Formats: sequence, structure tokens, C-alpha cells
Amino acid sequence: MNLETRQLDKAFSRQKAVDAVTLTVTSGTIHGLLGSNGAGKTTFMKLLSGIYKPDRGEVLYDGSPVFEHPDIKDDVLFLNDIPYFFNGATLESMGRFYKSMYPRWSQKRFVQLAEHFSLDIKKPLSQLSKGMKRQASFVLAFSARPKVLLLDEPFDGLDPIVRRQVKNIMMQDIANHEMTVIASSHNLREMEDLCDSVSIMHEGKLLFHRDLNEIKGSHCKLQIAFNTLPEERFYREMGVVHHEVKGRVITCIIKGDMKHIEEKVTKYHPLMYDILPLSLEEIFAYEMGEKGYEISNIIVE
Ligand SMILES: Nc1ncnc2c1ncn2[C@@H]1O[C@H](COP(=O)(O)OP(=O)(O)OP(=O)(O)O)[C@@H](O)[C@H]1O
Repeated sequence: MNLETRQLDKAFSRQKAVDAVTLTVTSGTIHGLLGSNGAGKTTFMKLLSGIYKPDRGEVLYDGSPVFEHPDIKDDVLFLNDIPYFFNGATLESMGRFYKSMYPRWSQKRFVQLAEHFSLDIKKPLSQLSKGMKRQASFVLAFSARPKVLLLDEPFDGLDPIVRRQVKNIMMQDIANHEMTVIASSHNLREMEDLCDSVSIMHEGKLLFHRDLNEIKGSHCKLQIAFNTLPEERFYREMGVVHHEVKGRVITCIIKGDMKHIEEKVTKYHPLMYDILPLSLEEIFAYEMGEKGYEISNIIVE
């Protein structure tokens, strides 16, 4: 299912938690929503799931507004960062509830996944550890087979092995059923490995939205030394978008692939040079810096 928001606004009292957010996420892809505490991620997810009504703007699933088509909610599942279960519930009784809510519920999958994660479906969920509760909520979500899965900081509290297992199941559902996923996180590196596209939220606004396949390999870092520092023409001809000089060594960020840069750089007869790929974090730091934001203030890791 394709997801689109147009100019979404949501304020609490006077403070805008979500401010004019426009975003498109294509069916069968994973989108990472990054941002610091209080950036507006949870509020945005609640707007997407129809829990909150926007003050302005629209949430569209395959072109239909969520509020005019309440049946869309059968297809959209929101997994809160704090798993919510009814008082005294077991995984079995929560399963019955989910089954009544989600028409594509698979009992077979529910039993298989509970077994896979070694969860006793008859045990009160209140007696499980934090990570086990999180696993239980994933078992419910994956058994419900939603078309759109909204995950608020989904991997917090899961150990690395379970984290990998959960991601693998999610990737299978995306590949086999074209499930669309939006996952919020503080962790850019985790999202980098998982997502097709990412955006950064800050003070309610969506600052930055990028397709990861497009930006990976789009920039390089060139470290280069000369006897005498080059003239302005060098930066222009090399396509340098940012540079820093320390003594005779210049560190440049260049748009373009490594091979192309190497061909050009040798013409300047440098003393030495090294071309390195840029990590996603470095690309973001540069692009955000261009907009006047310090990335370390926005994303923790
Ligand atoms: N129910 C509410 N009533 C009043 N203010 C709220 C409410 N929910 C959120 N806010 C405010 O809206 C802003 C955005 O909060 P939100 O929970 O969406 O951020 P977040 O990006 O999910 O943060 P975190 O990473 O800490 O979970 C914050 O300033 C918060 O105080």
C-alpha cells in the first residue's frame, strides 16, 4: 500500500508537534523516520495510524484519506514503543483480540512465531520481561499481516539475535506481501542497513528525505596534499561541495563516484591523495550542515 501525507499539522496547546509534513512512502519499502527526543515522530505515527486527527493536511493510503475510509485501519497496524496489552492478558487472549481486528490474521503463523520466540502463549504478559513483551507484540503484528506496519522505536530492548530475527521476518513480509513499513529511530546506522529511504524530523518538521540507493555512492571524501595550495579553479573543476584545509592537506567532499574523481585528480599532480567512500552519516552531516543544522544535535548515534 502506498502512503502519502500532505502538509500534515498537529499541535498540542500552542506547540506544533508535527509541522507541515509531506511524505510519500512507496508500497513494499521500508522508510526510516529519524529524529531526536521530542522531534514529533510518535505524533506523526499516530496521525498515520488514524489515532490522531490532523489539524490540517491529509493522510492518504493508495490515494484514499484515512479518515474518510475507516476500513483502511484494518490494513494499518501501529506498534507503540511501549507494548500495550489488556489487564491480565496472555499472548493467546491478545491473539484472539487481534484476530477479531485484522481480517488477514494467520493463526498458523501466530502459533509458529510464538514457538519460534519460545513464548508461552498461556502465560500472563505482565510476567514477561521488557524484551519478551516486545517480542510478543511483534508476534501479534506479524500474525495480523497488515499492509502497512508503523513501528515506533521497534528494536529498543531486543537483544542482537532477536533483533536480527525480527528484521528477517519483516523483510520476508515486505518481499512476499508488499508490506510497507515506517520505523522511527534515533539510530541512523541501524536504519541505514534496513531502510530503502529515510527522513529526518526536527522540531515537528521533516528536514530531509532521501532514497538510500540514490545517495549511497553519490559522494566521496578526497584527502589530497599539494606543495602549494590550489586555486579556486581546482575546487570548481573537481566539483567540491565542501572542503577543509589543514596545513598542506585538503579534505574535500565531492559529488560523484570514486573512479571519476580519480581520473580528474591525477591531472593536478598532487603530492599524495586518497579517495574514500562517504558513510551515510557523513553525507547527512554535510547535507544537513548546508541547511544550517548540526547533525549531532539532531541524531544521537
Ligand atoms: N499528548 C500530548 N500532549 C501534549 N504534548 C504532547 C503530546 N504528545 C506529544 N506532545 C509533545 O509533542 C512533541 C513531539 O512529541 P513526540 O512524542 O511526537 O516526539 P518523538 O519524536 O516521538 O520523541 P521520542 O523520540 O522522545 O519518543 C513534544 O514536544 C511533546 O512534548
